[in-house]
Parts: sequence; structure tokens; C-alpha cells
Amino acid sequence: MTQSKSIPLAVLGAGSYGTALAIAVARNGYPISLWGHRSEHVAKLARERQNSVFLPGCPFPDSLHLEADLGKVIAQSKDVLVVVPSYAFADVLHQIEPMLAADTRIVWATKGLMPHTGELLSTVAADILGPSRKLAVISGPTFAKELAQGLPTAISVSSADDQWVSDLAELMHSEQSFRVYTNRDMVGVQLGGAIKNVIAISAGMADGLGFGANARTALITRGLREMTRLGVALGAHSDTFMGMAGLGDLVLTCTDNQSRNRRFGIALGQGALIDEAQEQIGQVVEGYRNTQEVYQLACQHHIEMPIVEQVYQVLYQGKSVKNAATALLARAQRDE
Ligand SMILES: NC(=O)C1=CN([C@@H]2O[C@H](COP(=O)(O)OP(=O)(O)OC[C@H]3O[C@@H](n4cnc5c(N)ncnc54)[C@H](OP(=O)(O)O)[C@@H]3O)[C@@H](O)[C@H]2O)C=CC1
Ligand SMILES: O=C(CO)COP(=O)(O)O
Repeated sequence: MTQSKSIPLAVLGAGSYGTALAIAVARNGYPISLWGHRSEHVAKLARERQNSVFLPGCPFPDSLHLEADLGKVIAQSKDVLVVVPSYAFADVLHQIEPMLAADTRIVWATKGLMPHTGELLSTVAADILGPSRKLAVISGPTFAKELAQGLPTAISVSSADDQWVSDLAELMHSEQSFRVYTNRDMVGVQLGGAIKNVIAISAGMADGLGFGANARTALITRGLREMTRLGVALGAHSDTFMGMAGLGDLVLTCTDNQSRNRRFGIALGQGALIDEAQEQIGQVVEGYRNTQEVYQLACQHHIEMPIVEQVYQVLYQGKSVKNAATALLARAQRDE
């Protein structure tokens, strides 16, 4: 049976960012479906017409439809935007794979790597959905709340398919508030979004210890160097890391307390245990889990990433934040 695809985009993942992106597209006048995996959460969003916990005061435009039935959402929608945490990414793709039409295109805003293997999500998506499926990724400095509030925001969209990039830009771009840049480097755009989370944890740790702007800025600058080194080794273009998905997102997440990764680092720097810090945040902290994968990639490719290494030792080897800071400061003097 052929069903009409009356909705241009379905958003899978009704957390803070999926909801914010759905609001942004709906505000441009496009019908959009937002799917969440817990029906009681979806019912609450539908009843209140806002996400009162994470995006209070950002009412849903009329063209945003809530849906708890995944099959129905996929059947009605031309294309699909996935906005779940990286640990759930493969699971969601496995669920939708049998439901997709041959020409349905996929984009994701998830920032992270495949747990354990450290694969790029584009590799995971191609494995699950097949090599001919058109894929794209969006990334960049975008706190969900500011986007939902309609405050000016810029992102990068990357795909090997120009038409898919152009259609996504059309759906999201708004002359009032949402500027979409295009970028052909899918590897770099994905790595920027994953690695900046680890560096943001380190910046938070420094602030939690009571260090100042000098230390934070040094971590951002050297963190950018680490990100670029690993990215280039994995086939990315170094220029990508000077753009929205690299430097842009790195500065945003290292400097503003809207970042969960930064707040997680601050809590650890102030002496909280890892579980306590995660509980305080109450939302996904991608960098916690992904520190393992980023560190593993650095080791596999023999890339020096001292900040990532210290964050890894704090999170997974019981090192104190103070000793990690001392280890970084005591490194041998070197050329910049
Ligand atoms: N928030 C932001 O500012 C930005 C976030 N991102 C990225 O977007 C992704 C999502 O983050 P964000 O929305 O902020 O996170 P949240 O913690 O706000 O929400 C995560 C959502 O994913 C849902 N979820 C978890 N597991 C599954 C699953 N198996 N199937 C379906 N849904 C699931 C959760 O549902 P439940 O809690 O009900 O289990 C929750 O609604 C992350 O990769 C993040 O890095 C990117 C840019 C900005
Ligand atoms: O990716 C983000 C902003 O671009 C959100 O960062 P956090 O996940 O650290 O909150």
C-alpha cells in the first residue's frame, strides 16, 4: 500500500534538541512530526504544547505534530531527522530500517561516535541502511534553548548529496534567526561534534578547580589542535575545524554553562563523583561515554591528544582532576 508522504520531515527523539529543531522547522511554516519513544512523555508534550522542563516558554507552532507511533511517523514523512543520544543511534536506525521507503533520506544531529567501536555515525548508518541511502549530518554551536527561543543561530549541514543539503537548508534556514552553512566534509563535521564534548569536560574541570580564563582559553586552543590532528588523520579537512562544527561548537560548549558537558566537568572539578555529576545534569552528557572512543581512536592512530588522555584517566582510571591538571601543566616545554 502506498501512503502519502504529507510531512516533509520527521524528527525522531523528543529530547531538548529534537524538540528545538522541530520548533525551528515548524516556525518556518513546514509541517513536522516529532516522535518520542515514551508515549507518556509524548502525550505530555502534546497536552502542554511545549517542553516545560527543558524548553519552558517556547510554545510549539501549530504545524508541529506529536506522535508516539514510529511506523505512522515514518509512513507519513518524506525524510527523517534523528536526534537521539549516540548510544541509541544504531538502535533507532535498526527500528526504522524495515519501515523506510527506498527514497527516504536520513539526517542526524546526534553528536558522538558509536559506543565501543568509535565508528563515525555515517559508517553506522551506511551499514544499517545500505550504501545507497542518502545521508547528512547537522552540527555546530546550537544550544537547544536558544534555538527554540528563536535567538540567532548558525549551523553546518554536510552530505555527499547536494540536493539533500539544499533541501535541508530550505527547511531550516530563516532570515530572521537560523543561518545554515553547507560543508562537504562529513568526517570533519562529525568528529568536531564528538571531540568538542571531551574538551568541554576538561574546560569545566578547570573552572571547577577554580582556574581562570587563561586556563580555559589554553584548553580551547590546544583542544582545537588535538581535534584537528585526529580529524586529519581520519580523513577530515583541517579547515572544517575552523568552522561552525569545530571551533564554533568548541568555544560555545567550553565557555557557557548551558553545556551539559561543561557542567559535568565543573561538578567533577568541584569534587563530585561521576554518578553524582551525571545525576545533577539529568540529561545526556555525550562526552562522558565518548571520551573512551575518542581516546581509543587517538591510540589506534598514534595521535597525541594529552587533554583527551587526561580526561580519560579521570573518568575511567580514577585519577583526580587536580592530578590531571598537574600532569598537563608539567608536560615538557614544546613549540606551539
Ligand atoms: N541539547 C542541545 O543543545 C544539543 C544537543 N545535540 C545532540 O543531540 C543529541 C540528543 O541530545 P538532547 O536532545 O540534548 O538530549 P536530551 O537528554 O535532552 O534528550 C535525549 C532524548 O533521547 C531520548 N532517547 C533516549 N534513548 C532513546 C531511544 N532508544 N529511542 C528513542 N529516544 C531515545 C530520550 O528519551 P527518554 O529520556 O524519555 O528516555 C530523550 O528524550 C545528543 O547527541 C546531543 O549531543 C546537538 C546539539 C545541541
Ligand atoms: O552540542 C551542544 C551545543 O552545540 C550542546 O552541548 P552539551 O551537550 O554539552 O550541552
